This record gives sequence, structure tokens and C-alpha cells, in this order.
Amino acid sequence: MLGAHGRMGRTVCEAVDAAPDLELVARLDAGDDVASLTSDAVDVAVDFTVPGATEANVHALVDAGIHAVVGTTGWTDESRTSVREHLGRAGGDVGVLLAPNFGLSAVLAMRFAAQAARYFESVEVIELHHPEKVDAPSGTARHTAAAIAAARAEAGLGAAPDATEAGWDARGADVDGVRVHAVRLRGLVAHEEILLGNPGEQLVIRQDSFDRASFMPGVLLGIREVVRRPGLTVGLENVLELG
Ligand SMILES: NC(=O)C1=CN([C@@H]2O[C@H](COP(=O)(O)OP(=O)(O)OC[C@H]3O[C@@H](n4cnc5c(N)ncnc54)[C@H](OP(=O)(O)O)[C@@H]3O)[C@@H](O)[C@H]2O)C=CC1
Ligand SMILES: O=C(O)C1=N[C@H](C(=O)O)C[C@H](O)C1
Repeated sequence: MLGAHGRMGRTVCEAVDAAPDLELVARLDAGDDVASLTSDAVDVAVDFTVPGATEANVHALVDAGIHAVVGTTGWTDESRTSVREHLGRAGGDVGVLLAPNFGLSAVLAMRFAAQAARYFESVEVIELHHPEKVDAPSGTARHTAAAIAAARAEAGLGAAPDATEAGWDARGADVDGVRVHAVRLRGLVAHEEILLGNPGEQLVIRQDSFDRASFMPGVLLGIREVVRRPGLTVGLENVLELG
């Protein structure tokens, strides 16, 4: 476990300890050397660290021939391409699963939003999180917006209507042309709303992770499945075979 002392790391350690078919063999955190891990001792590494560390961790794991399940956010198209190329050069059977959200409710909300996107003129995403979160917008919201944008483009939809003039600064981030708003509030864990609007109607898709336990079935599934999936897989929806 990389990031073993963190909020997610502690929860994953407990979940792996409780799983009869899995054995927790190493707990690393900031300051520990990922390159000290070897494929003799470790089959799969799980990374819930920080955006500034995760990419280097994954490259070190690929070098060591260790499969990786990665929940840490902050990945860019370039960093994913770099890992894909590294895996290609390595030429073995190492699998890397990058999933911005391991919660079933979040994965389904993203899927439903992408399905609905083609039918609505307007769409905006609101993500709501605990105030310790260091990145904004969330990886989930970025993944959601990218899927919505792809569905809208495929359907031939243009930009959502928005008369806001340049210079006003409260319209959220632009992720692939979709507006994304980030709320940080004490008491929250991880939540997302997708608002879709047409003249006279609105569809709201909302998911709530009230507890980090919600991510554990997905993480354990990822650990069991990544060893059978060489190369880079992005999104738990592909492991769940939602398409
Ligand atoms: N995909 C998903 O389903 C989910 C993803 N996340 C994401 O997971 C990440 C972690 O979240 P969370 O657990 O809340 O964060 P925390 O800050 O609680 O935990 C991160 C841990 O990683 C440690 N760390 C920092 N650098 C390294 C490094 N180079 N090697 C090993 N460990 C390191 C930190 O140590 P220190 O504090 O000393 O810096 C800390 O203990 C975030 O990116 C978050 O967005 C969160 C929940 C679900
Ligand atoms: O930092 C968090 O807590 C979470 N991060 C992930 C994200 O950025 O999407 C997943 C989930 O929202 C919790």
C-alpha cells in the first residue's frame, strides 16, 4: 500500500487485511522508497498518495514489474500517455488500473450522465468534498466532464448556452467545454451532482459517498482484476464491463 498512513490508505489496509484471498505485505508512505519493492515480494501495489507523487510511483512500479491499482487523482492526458508508452516499452504483462473513483454510485452516475448528455441542451457538474482535499476539480468530476463532452460531440451538440461575458469569474472550471464547480465543506466526504437542462425540465443525477468504505469493493475488485489486464486501463467502468 502506497500512502498507507492517509485516509484512503488506512481504509484500504483494513479492507485488504480482512480479505481472505489477499495479503498485505508492505505499507509505504511519504519518504519511503517505492523502488525498494520487488515483484518477488509484491504482486500488486495500490496507490492512494498525492497528485505530485503518483506518476513517479507508477513508473517505479512498472520498472519493478509490479501491477498497480491507482486511485490518486491529478492525472493528465500526458501523464497517462507516458505510462502507456512505458508499459509498451517494458513489453511484459504488467497491468495498471487508474480509476478516479472506485465507488459504484460514482461510476454509475458518470455512466448515466454520459448516456443522458446527448438529450440536453445544458449540462454542468458540481463536485462536493471534505475540506482536506488538495486538488480541484476532483478527478471524478474531470472524468465525468470528459465523458459528457465526448457524448455531446458524438451527438453533434455544440456548446451549452451561456451568456456570461468575459471577465466574470464564478462560472467554475472549463473541462472539455463542460463547466465544473467545486465545493469544499466540513462534514462532506465525496459527492457529485450532474445537472442537465432543457426548456422546462431538469434532470439531476447525484451520488454520495458518505464513508470511504464505499470505495473498498471497487479497490478490492481492481486488485484482483489488474493482474489479468496487461497495459493501462482507465476507469473502473471498464473492469465492471459497463463498456
Ligand atoms: N479513486 C478513488 O476512488 C478515490 C481517490 N482518492 C484520491 O486518493 C488520493 C489520496 O486521498 P486521501 O487518502 O484522502 O489523502 P491523504 O492526504 O489522507 O493521504 C495521502 C497519503 O500519501 C502520503 N504520501 C505523500 N507522498 C507520498 C509518496 N511519494 N509515497 C507514498 N506516500 C505518499 C501522504 O503522506 P503525508 O501526509 O506525510 O504527505 C499521506 O499519508 C487523493 O488524490 C484523492 O483524490 C480519494 C478517495 C477515493
Ligand atoms: O479526495 C477525495 O476524497 C476523493 N477524490 C477522488 C476524486 O478526486 O475524484 C474520488 C472521490 O471523489 C474522493
